[in-house]
Amino acid sequence: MSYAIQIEGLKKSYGDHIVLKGLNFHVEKGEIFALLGVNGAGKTTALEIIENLRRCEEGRIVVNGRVGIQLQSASLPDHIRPMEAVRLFAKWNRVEADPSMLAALGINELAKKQYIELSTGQKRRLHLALALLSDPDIVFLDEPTAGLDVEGRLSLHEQIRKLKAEGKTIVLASHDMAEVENLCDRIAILNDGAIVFIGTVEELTAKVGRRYKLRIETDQGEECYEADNIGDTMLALLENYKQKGVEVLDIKIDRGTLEQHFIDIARGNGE
Ligand SMILES: Nc1ncnc2c1ncn2[C@@H]1O[C@H](COP(=O)(O)OP(=O)(O)OP(=O)(O)O)[C@@H](O)[C@H]1O
Repeated sequence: MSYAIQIEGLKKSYGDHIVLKGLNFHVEKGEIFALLGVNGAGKTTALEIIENLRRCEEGRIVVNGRVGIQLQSASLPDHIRPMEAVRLFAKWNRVEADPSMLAALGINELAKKQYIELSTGQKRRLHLALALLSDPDIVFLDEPTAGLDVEGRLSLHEQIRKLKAEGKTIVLASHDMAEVENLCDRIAILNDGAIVFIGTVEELTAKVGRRYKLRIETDQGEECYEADNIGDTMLALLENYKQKGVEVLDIKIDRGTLEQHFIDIARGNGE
């Protein structure tokens, strides 16, 4: 099997609080896989157990390949310079830093700055560079674009896509639904310690429906509708308005986002 990661029966509690109730899933080699869930769902706990940074009570975890882990913010000393951090981590990992990777992430441009002077985006780029030093097969990213502006986010997405194109497997935890929709091959949604959905964005959409929201302004006022089949619903509504002699002035269609579908499933309303 071409699995990068295989998880069976993963259980974790903090005292009486059961956080993971027995997770089963796999990550295929070369895919971008996301763990989603509301705050406190257990995404970081699950990632850290797979990364071998945290213990679990029960479970079988198989990781096939070299692992690179992106640090959380503020994990480096305030006054270290980016290239010093790179040299330190390279020495630690007994590798040579790949100049093209450092150039792609713009690390050389940060040479004069100290860690404390870096912006959030610059810190994340540095953290990603450190994670990639050992040329890992599997890269773990926990909320990789949290706090970034649009430009920073797009640039990091591009880097993540490049990693996939190089054949690396990416596992990330994210709150950003647009990010997941644009970037990920498959997603797993955690809710109450269990996986409530696993599959592609298209499969998630098919499972919960698109639930279009329609806002129709007429000469009589404004009315809102919800529909799964937008074409049929629109035709029926327009026909109805026509028969009643009501003039339609404006129609707005909200196509719904993955976030809405996710929230439906995470709250148990998706079945
Ligand atoms: N070291 C710890 N000791 C006790 N409880 C913890 C510890 N770490 C996490 N928790 C609890 O475990 C639950 C899951 O936390 P975790 O950080 O894994 O969730 P998450 O899905 O990553 O959340 P977020 O999206 O907010 O980062 C939360 O209720 C949290 O309070």
